[in-house]
Amino acid sequence: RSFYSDNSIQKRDYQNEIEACQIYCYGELLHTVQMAHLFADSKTFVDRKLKNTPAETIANFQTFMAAKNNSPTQDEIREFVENNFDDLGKEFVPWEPTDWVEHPAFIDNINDPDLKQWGVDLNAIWKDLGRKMIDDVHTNPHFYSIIPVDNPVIVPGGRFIEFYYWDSYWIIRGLLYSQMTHTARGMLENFMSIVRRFGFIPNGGRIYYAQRSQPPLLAAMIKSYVEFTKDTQFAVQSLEVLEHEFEYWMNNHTVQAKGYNVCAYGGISPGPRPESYREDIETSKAFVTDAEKEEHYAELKAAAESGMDFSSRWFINDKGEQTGDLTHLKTRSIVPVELNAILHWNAKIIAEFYRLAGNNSKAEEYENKAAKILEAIEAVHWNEEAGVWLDYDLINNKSRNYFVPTNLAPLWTMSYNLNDSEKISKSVLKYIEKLELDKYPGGVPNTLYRTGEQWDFPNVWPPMQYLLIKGLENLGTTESKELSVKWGHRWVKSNFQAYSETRAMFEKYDAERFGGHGGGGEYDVQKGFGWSNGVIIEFLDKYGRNITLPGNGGNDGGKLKMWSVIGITAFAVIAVVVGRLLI
Ligand SMILES: OC[C@H]1O[C@H](O[C@H]2O[C@H](CO)[C@@H](O)[C@H](O)[C@H]2O)[C@H](O)[C@@H](O)[C@@H]1O
Repeated sequence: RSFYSDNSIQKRDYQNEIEACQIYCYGELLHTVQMAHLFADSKTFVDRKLKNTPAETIANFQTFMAAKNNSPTQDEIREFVENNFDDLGKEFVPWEPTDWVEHPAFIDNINDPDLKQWGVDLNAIWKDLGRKMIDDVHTNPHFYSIIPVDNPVIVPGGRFIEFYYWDSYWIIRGLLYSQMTHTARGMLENFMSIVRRFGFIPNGGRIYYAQRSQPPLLAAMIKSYVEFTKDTQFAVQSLEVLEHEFEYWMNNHTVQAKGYNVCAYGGISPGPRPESYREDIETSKAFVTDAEKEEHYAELKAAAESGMDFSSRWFINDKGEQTGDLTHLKTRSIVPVELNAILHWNAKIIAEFYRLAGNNSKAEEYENKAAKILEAIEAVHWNEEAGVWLDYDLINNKSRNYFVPTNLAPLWTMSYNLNDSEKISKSVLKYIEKLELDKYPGGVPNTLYRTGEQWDFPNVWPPMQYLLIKGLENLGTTESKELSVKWGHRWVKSNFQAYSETRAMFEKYDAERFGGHGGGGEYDVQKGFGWSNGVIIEFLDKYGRNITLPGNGGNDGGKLKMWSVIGITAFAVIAVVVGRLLI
């Protein structure tokens, strides 16, 4: 796989950004500092600014190592870092979005007073999550790991102080519902400039993320923006970049399954993830040869590219099953449903934008590409027996019949024959019933396996709840829409419960506890949180008129029913006992 696809877009020189890579992406200095375990979170080191140029820093490091006979102590390494690196966050200035409004229209769609106040609070959090880069980042990018972009961004929050690619889809939708179209447009323009520079969009806004991407949702972000603003000219202007990104995925991620061309996640850089360097070295100890270790790093990075880092979804053990641990990661050999569904969506959006541009032959070209991907999705992913789409295992040449919300991704992207809606609805609802996916008070879990990894049971992730809820709504049958609304209301209420107890929005939640937040994985659960807020703001706009919290006169569904059953049963038992005593 080559780093770039070879179509025509003119990439700007980004040598300065690459220069910083010798500090932040690979090499002895990175190895020595990260293996010294100076910080509780490995990401801390690679986010710190340099005090000198990369070349001077490397020279200082060589002198330092020679003076310490190549075996410095942890304290000495700490001193080296303090002498050569600045504190975290030096790349930003405080910034309040200029288009922020106190009372966006979605608030008027909320009836319940507590939910209304929550909507106001969530809208205010955008101000905490905004980041604007200082001018020095643009003049001296080689002093920073941050990727320079012209416009301010909204970040996820917590340890994530830079943009993340797929998070931005839900963030941008939240911004649009909050009437912050200017901020949303700025983020889109940043992404477009990044595609021009790098050829694709990195996982996140740091140079150490620049050799892998995340689920390609730029086209869907631009479509959302155009739907809100009616700015069809922007759609047309974005075509060159969208086409380029689409071709990048097709040229660099295509594999063959059942004789069809489909896409799979896969990074292309050697070595451990810089931001989790020590963690990756640790898991690689299960492997003997350097070649095996490299394969393991590539699997870890491919999983990070999927956005689901980490999950049993990507495990294939010797029996061809999903039980195991990180040493069983085989991400690159699993064809993921949502990636192909999203690429189908991309092709449809590009075709639609070409029609807007009046370029019918290009529109047809992309309609044909979309039709080809759809054909592959039906052949490779649809599984008649399971009644749903499934990931495909390229090692054992078989479908992977394990639950992941992405098994329903084609409903979200409308990647199925729309004439089959009734049939698909029956089949998918039967699948949901069989797996009892509706039984969890805190939302639908990401998998049904408890591994301690953050994208496994019992964690529930906002983007995945969105995918399910929106997908069932799109399917459009009475039953699918009913379940969609039920899950939508539950998600709002459960997030609100967590918020009212902690005053925080979390990056992930807990399927087993109504109002509980998630955990596990390699870092602590983060608060903020971009995609969580975006999803809830959209759902408050959609469902706000129909939800009343129990304390304000509404019922709380399951709980209320449970207490009525307990009450009636207790009353009947007492009546029988009293009756017997009287006799
Ligand atoms: O540092 C560990 C990993 O952190 C990121 O992944 C998680 O947070 C992202 C931001 O919210 C989210 O997009 C991703 O789905 C999460 O798993 C980062 O994206 C990874 O590359 C990184 O290794």
